[in-house]
Amino acid sequence: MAMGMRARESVNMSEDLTQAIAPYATALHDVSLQSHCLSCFHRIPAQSPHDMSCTMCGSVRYCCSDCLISDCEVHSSSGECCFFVKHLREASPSTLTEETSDIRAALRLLYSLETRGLVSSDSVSSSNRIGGLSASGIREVLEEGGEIAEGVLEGSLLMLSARKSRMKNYVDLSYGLTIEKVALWAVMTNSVEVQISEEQSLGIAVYGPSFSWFNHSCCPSASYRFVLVPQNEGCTSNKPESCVVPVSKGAAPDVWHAWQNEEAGFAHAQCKYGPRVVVRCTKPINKGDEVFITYIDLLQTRIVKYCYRIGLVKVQGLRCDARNLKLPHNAVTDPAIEDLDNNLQQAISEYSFLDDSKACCDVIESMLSENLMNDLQQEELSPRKYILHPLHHISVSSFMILASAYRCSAFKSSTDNLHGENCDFIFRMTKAAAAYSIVLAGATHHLFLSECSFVTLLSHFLLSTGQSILDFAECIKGETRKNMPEAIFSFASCSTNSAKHDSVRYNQFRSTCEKFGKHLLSLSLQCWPFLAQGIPCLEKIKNPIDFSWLGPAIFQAFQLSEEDSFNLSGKHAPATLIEQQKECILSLAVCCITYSKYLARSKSFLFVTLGRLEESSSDWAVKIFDLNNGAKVYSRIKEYYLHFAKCLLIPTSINFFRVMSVPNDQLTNIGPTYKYGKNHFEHVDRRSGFPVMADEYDRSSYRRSGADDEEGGYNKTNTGDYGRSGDDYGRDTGLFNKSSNDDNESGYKNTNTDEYGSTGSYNKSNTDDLTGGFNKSGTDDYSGGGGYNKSGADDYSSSGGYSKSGTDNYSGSGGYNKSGNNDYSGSGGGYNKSSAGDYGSKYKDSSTGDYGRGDEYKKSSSDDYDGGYKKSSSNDDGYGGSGYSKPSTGDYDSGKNASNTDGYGGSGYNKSSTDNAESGYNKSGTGEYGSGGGYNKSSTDNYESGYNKSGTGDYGSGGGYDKSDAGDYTGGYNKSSTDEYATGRGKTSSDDY
Ligand SMILES: C[S@@+](CC[C@H](N)C(=O)[O-])C[C@H]1O[C@@H](n2cnc3c(N)ncnc32)[C@H](O)[C@@H]1O
Repeated sequence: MAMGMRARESVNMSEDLTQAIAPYATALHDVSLQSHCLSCFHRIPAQSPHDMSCTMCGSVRYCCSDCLISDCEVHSSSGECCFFVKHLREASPSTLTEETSDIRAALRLLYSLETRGLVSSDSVSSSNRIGGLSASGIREVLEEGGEIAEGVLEGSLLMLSARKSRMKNYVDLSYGLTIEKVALWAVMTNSVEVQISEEQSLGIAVYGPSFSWFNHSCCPSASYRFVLVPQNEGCTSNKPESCVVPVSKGAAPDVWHAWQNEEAGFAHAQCKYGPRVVVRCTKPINKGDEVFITYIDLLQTRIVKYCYRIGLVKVQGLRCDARNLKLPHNAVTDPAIEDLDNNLQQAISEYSFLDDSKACCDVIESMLSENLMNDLQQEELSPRKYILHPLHHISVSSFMILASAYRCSAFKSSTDNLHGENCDFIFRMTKAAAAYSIVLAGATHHLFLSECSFVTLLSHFLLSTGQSILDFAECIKGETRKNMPEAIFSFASCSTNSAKHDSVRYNQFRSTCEKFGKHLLSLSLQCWPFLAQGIPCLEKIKNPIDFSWLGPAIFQAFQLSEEDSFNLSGKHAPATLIEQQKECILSLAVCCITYSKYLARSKSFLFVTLGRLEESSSDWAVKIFDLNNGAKVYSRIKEYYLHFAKCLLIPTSINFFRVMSVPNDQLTNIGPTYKYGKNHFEHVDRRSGFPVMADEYDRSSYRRSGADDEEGGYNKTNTGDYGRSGDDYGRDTGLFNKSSNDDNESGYKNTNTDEYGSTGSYNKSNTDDLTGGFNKSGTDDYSGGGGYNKSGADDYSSSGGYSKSGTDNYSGSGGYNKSGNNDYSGSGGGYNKSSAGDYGSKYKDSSTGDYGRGDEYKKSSSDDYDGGYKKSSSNDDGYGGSGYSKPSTGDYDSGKNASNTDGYGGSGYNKSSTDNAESGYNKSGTGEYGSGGGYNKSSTDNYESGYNKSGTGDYGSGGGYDKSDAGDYTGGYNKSSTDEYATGRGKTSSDDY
């Protein structure tokens, strides 16, 4: 029984089909574990004051306490935490290099399904399903053996070991197959890579049936995107209810149970912050039609690898409703093609590792010259001679690499000098880069006309083509750049907000794309012969936009005029570039960029899957240099732009360009560097469309610009310097600034040699320094690896945050501890209190026993905590009112109850009659809070971990807003013994903040 999804009603193109669906389980890739939050997948800012890590395994990080709290149970109970500890300790060095995200996601998936009662041995043995998710094919894969089977066996053993050490009463529910193998296989066949915007894939996620039941097609009718919560809560999906329903033939009751469970929103409740997925249709779909997504990158050369991953090849064979893209049969199936593919991969890896772009170009060009067919009809007569169709994915990949490599060579040389031979070399490199870019864009356009799922790639390649042609246009002008005026064109961007919710009319979209195609065609006809001249494999391409010259078997894209047909015949290929053609080249560049903009805009309606060309709020700018008369060229560009934009949906903003003179020494080459990475789309430069070099700053964030560049982010104006002036990081008002005299007005400041500012965060007193994170070295320091640590007698030595070891301390893992009577020294992040009972501007203590500054965390009079964490009467232990209250004689009323005098019975923050409560906020013996989890207190008045209490009369919960009778607030808002708040927003002198 196979599940799928079909449309409940007819839907137009570009409508959301589902709501934002929460995951069953997620796992960051190993490389992202230290840079991203395990719970919400957001990047953790450098030196974030809220950053926390798991103190047990030390392998995962969270961006804030909310994320930590919401995730810590599944991290620990699923066995993931043990997995890190055991795996790192016991694994052989070879297994340590293997990616572990599948295993971790499987541990979490099992835990999530078990806690919801969705793991049934019947389902596993009869239908190869777990929690409604397909695990079909696992038996066949294991029987057959090989790499995948080994991966499943090894991974499941690691899972088993981690789960057994976590669960005392481990029960294996399955018959024959261990449940771990099934879960791991379900992850391998149902998980998706989580890719947000232009970043690399951050990790994987497994969703419930409402997403996992979509089947694959190479001509999909829907696409999906991810949204992170909570920041993006506002832009998840505009869909009030799902437009799709499951299609199946005789699904078993437990499979429906899984579906209903998800419909009831349990995944949302369990995974509060994990990445959501939204499915959107990319073509009009009729009521009842099955809806398909694609599991693969449609241009990916090694599709088979991916098909293994999704189980398609092994299990059922690729069932695809794909329309034939009209590729000739022999081009797809000939075994010699595999050799060509291997040659190509070899050239790519040499380029990646040896950085030898010339050698890479030579290998690929000679392969293309030998194998590329230039007339399909003729080749059909002698099929062994030329086997490579120009639209075959090997050809398209070759064009992509060549465009990138030539552009890279030109860029490298242009940084040397621009005279004589070198100038000629740059000219040839730039010309080749432009020519390969055009044929790449043309081939992708051709594929796109047949299958609109190529829209993202097309938009991407058009933009890089436009940029390459502009580079070439610049080259054609020749000469050096001395005293050249510089122009910056700013192409107006559309409003991203409106793009989110509108839908695009299919016919209008198609006809606009065809119009653009015709513009591209007629422009390229005039300059293609010149561009391809001298490059043998390109000379075989008679027209780079319309491939109908290959013969009638090829999809006829355009109706050609007689004149165009004549041009296509190549009978009048001009050897030199005349003035008119130069104009044409410029116009072609603008047409590519404008078309790309249009598609990018439409794409945000249509496809948000990979989001490589996501619209940014800032306009896309082009700089160009012209020796003679910049303004003239710019007005031509403006004219072209308006011409292309006229019949389209692109805004024609009036202020979209400016011309200015820039001192010669401040001219920078804005051509991006790029390089073909190991993975096609790793580190893609969104302007060039090509992967960026390791040392390059992706322009989307770490931008590098000229003197007048104010694009925001982490700018770098000249050598060694990030920002506008000598010692300045970034723009004048943003974060991470450093002014010329070592002082940064806000954010991460350094007021004098040893000090990090006086008013902002993360300050450091002048006698000690902070070596990493929020550390302080020396006897009083915070030497540990993680944040906020302090070593030595009074210190906070453990790796986690805010810890303190020693007699009076809170040595355990958790945070917000207190070292001595009046000391709240640990938490660099602030909330400190001085000896005079004053908490500065925030969280202050207005009178001796009082907390607060009017509204938060306060304590209004003798023993009373007004809002929030209150204590209602003078001598009880409670906190009246709402929150953690205790109304009278030793009793904690609702929620945080005490069942009798001393007890914290029932649920929540309870105490049982025997002073002991097994779980939650326990108390195990006299004065002590148990051994279980949470907020315990040891027999000597000490709370080993977490929210502890050190002395009589105080309020141990470090996390809370406590007060001891000695004027001490043990948790969170601590105060050190020397009346000093050593770090953070604290106070360094004796009585104020
Ligand atoms: C994510 S699930 C899709 C839902 C699945 N059909 C089910 O019954 O639960 C992926 C599995 O569906 C099957 N599948 C999806 N698309 C397919 C296709 N085009 N041809 C054959 N099998 C496909 C494969 O067994 C694959 O491992």
